[in-house]
Amino acid sequence: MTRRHLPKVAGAVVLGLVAAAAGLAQPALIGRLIGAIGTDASLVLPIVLVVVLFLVEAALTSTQAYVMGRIGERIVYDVRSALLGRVLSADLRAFGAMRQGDVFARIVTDTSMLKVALSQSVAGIIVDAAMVLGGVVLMLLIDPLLLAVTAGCMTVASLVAFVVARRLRKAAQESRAIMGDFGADLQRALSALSTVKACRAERLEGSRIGGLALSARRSGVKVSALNALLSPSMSIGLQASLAAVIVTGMGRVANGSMNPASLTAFIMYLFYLVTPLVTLFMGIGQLQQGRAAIGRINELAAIEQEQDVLLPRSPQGVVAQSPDDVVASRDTVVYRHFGVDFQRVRFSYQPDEPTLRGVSFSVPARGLTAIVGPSGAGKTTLLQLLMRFHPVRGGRILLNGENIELIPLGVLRGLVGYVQQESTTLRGTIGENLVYGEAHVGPGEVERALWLSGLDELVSSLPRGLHTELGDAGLGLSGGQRQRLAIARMLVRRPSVLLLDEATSNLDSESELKLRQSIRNIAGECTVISVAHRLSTVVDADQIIVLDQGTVRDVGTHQQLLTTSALYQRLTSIQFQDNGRRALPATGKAGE
Ligand SMILES: Nc1ncnc2c1ncn2[C@@H]1O[C@H](COP(=O)(O)OP(=O)(O)OP(=O)(O)O)[C@@H](O)[C@H]1O
Repeated sequence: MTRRHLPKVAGAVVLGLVAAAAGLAQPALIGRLIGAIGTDASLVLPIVLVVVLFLVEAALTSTQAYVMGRIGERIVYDVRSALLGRVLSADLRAFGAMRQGDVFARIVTDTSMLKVALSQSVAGIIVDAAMVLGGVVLMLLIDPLLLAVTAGCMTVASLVAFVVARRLRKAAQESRAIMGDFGADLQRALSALSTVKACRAERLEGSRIGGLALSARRSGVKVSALNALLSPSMSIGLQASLAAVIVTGMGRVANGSMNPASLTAFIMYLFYLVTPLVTLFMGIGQLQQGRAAIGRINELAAIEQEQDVLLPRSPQGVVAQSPDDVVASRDTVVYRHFGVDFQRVRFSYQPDEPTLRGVSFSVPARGLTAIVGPSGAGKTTLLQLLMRFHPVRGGRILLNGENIELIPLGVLRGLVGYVQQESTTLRGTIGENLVYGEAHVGPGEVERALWLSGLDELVSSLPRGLHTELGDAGLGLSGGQRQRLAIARMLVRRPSVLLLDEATSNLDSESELKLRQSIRNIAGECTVISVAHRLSTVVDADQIIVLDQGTVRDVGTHQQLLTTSALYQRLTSIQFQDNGRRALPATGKAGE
């Protein structure tokens, strides 16, 4: 990414080099000025030249710093945009394996370190190194012996600085990793703050995250200490050089082998080298810290990506060519009647633990299909495979006769709406939540979705209506209202197939009844597949799939299954007991 900005970086380096040259010319000129004092030569021109060189150096140095700052911000922006893109299109399983707080730290703080490393140190190191080199050459021309004395002292100091720089890089790596841990644990606790409070775990979290904050402080102090050692190790070398140069130089002036003007110029160069040498090593320190951040950024950038079309496409039978087709021909795509077929679908999260063992069933276009079964049977997994959150390990899933692995992801997810078990609402207004991700939604569409999901009364009773602000995780709405909002959000998109995962679990009996009626209405227009624990919500389904340990045990209507499926009978009788005297309706349509 830096390579893209190489011409500008090169320009900034050239500015820095010209500034360095202007700086390096000053001691030589001052040396001449001293030589000219007491002679007849005019001092005006050398003085004006020194002043001009000084001003040129100052102007170019600050211009270079500004240009590099700009480039640094640009590179950080590019890196952040790229990382964001990689994370947003990451494979869900690979993303799930990462700690979210750590991902956050990498995108926010590690990229900031990158800027310091790139903008302040890379160009700085080149310019400082050029200045040091130029200074050394000029010192060599003045007096090789004094240079040898200087070099002796500086070599010792450089070796010390080199060792310190290596340690600094290691310490910086540790510090970045601890900051990642700190971010991850902080995010974990904050995202579950009510659970933390309910479990009275404030102290536990406080001491755990506080412990990490302490480690971050300690490692930060270590980095600062090593950073602080870098410059003095060079300064001490310079001081020692200065002392040695003055002693040797005075001796040489005394015995006439060197003139005072040359000694003055040499000493000025030595002084002049202090700043570039110190900043050179500071720059190396920053670069080392930046390298630690770059390592973490590269790790995140390498996160596995979701693959769009998994199989080579066949020319016939393609549902839609691109997401744009869906938008452009919305009216024809809307509620196209799509059936779904699971054909010997196999899937496992862990290599030797199959979650689905050859699941086959067909969902007719339109109508309500319910999936029931004991906890852990694989119901949610089935829905997630249809959304292609994970690729199937065997068999295939057809949407309208088309293998979903042939359908571009954007198109597939435009056609299939998914309301998750943990319905997520986002910070923002109710209206923003409803049209989230959908650019072309009319007010009529929103009203219809609100009505179908039974949210219309609530929204019209709110003083700010659709403009009511919600907090993070839908704070401000009840669990049931959040579920209905999640359903409405999917209805706004007019999916061809609607997947509901425990969508009514948080509703009271009255709301549930209302939503059941709504779901029946929706099922009259599109295909609805609903995973349900509460069997009362599926008794009126057109077909019920009974899933157990990753296989389909039975298929039928509620009435049929009551007589043919032992597992379904068991599930219903357990719920009957659970519900006390509230018996399951033996038959019935919602609202009966
Ligand atoms: N991300 C995951 N990584 C590893 N195993 C998983 C993952 N998600 C689910 N599982 C496992 O896969 C199996 C099926 O899970 P799934 O959520 O599909 O079941 P379910 O029938 O929907 O259960 P429930 O009714 O309790 O929601 C379970 O044994 C579960 O532990």
